[in-house]
Amino acid sequence: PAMVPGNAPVQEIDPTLFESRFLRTIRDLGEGHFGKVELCLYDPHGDHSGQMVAVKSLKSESEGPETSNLRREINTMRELYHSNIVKYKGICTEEGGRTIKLIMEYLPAGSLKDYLPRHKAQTSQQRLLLYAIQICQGMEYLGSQNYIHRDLAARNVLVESETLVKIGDFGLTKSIKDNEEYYTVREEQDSPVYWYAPECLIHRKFYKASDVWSFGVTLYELMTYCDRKLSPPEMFLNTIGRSHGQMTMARLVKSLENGWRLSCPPQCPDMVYTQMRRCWAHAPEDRVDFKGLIEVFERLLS
Ligand SMILES: C=Cc1cc(F)c(CN2CC[C@](CC#N)(n3cc(C(N)=O)c(NC(=O)OC)n3)[C@H](F)C2)cc1O
Repeated sequence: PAMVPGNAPVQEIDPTLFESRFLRTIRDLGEGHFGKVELCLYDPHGDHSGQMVAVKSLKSESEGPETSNLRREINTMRELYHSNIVKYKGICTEEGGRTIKLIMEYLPAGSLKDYLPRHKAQTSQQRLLLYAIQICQGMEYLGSQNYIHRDLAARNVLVESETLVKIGDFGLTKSIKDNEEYYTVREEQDSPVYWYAPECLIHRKFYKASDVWSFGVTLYELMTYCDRKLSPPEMFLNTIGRSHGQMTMARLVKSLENGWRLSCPPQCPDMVYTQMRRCWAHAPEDRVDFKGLIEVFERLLS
């Protein structure tokens, strides 16, 4: 520890450790099955000079399998440093470490799903391509660290400013060992099936190329300005019908295997729709990769 006059050692503080007593909940930002994300004010001096943070915590206070999921997510986020990935700030533990909370930077503009419908008039197609490039850059970095995201969608991409977006949630992210090429889904979580590639639906195997498929669906959402009436679930259900209950997944797989894909969004340039289709090749190995997508989008923007 640093030495000060009088040689009394000074206890160094760890800025990534947040004390529960100074964390004030403002409001909910989102709900997951196992937990929630809240907007909090961290105000150690008690004079509102603190900072706003986003805090992910589990619903059940009890230590359970979900705790290990949150601990995995914390260990993932603390290792990621990229301008297109939301910043990890630290953790808050309570009851001697039995429960833990993930503290992240707060982006008040929210996700693309919140932002695009409200800012359609001032967001050009060039701007949408800039967002697409940034999402690909974040995903290329994530893949280079041997992580598979498994939940890439417009709802999980946050807006920092008109010219900067960041991947904001890593709740389903898994790391794959260097020798592995896919992750097998164990629990049948109620997965975001409409963003899932066929191999995920049929074999429950997740490749990095499965994230490329989900990016294609996210690009579709971008080009529709996240219009609810054109959302992927809406479009799939229009096609396969609505009243299938648990058969929906089987009908979805059938349609995809028959070559059905989301159609070109209104006013979407063919060159951009062509890239979506390159993300939706049936076989993972036939799909474009994030590097290839960045090159095409940069050429389209130049
Ligand atoms: C326990 C599991 C779990 C719980 C959940 F609620 C969710 C869903 N949640 C994800 C985080 C979320 C969307 C993103 N990205 N978001 C983050 C920020 C921020 N960092 O500022 C923010 N800002 C905002 O909305 O400003 C107006 N939204 C939004 F909370 C939804 C996923 C989960 O796995």
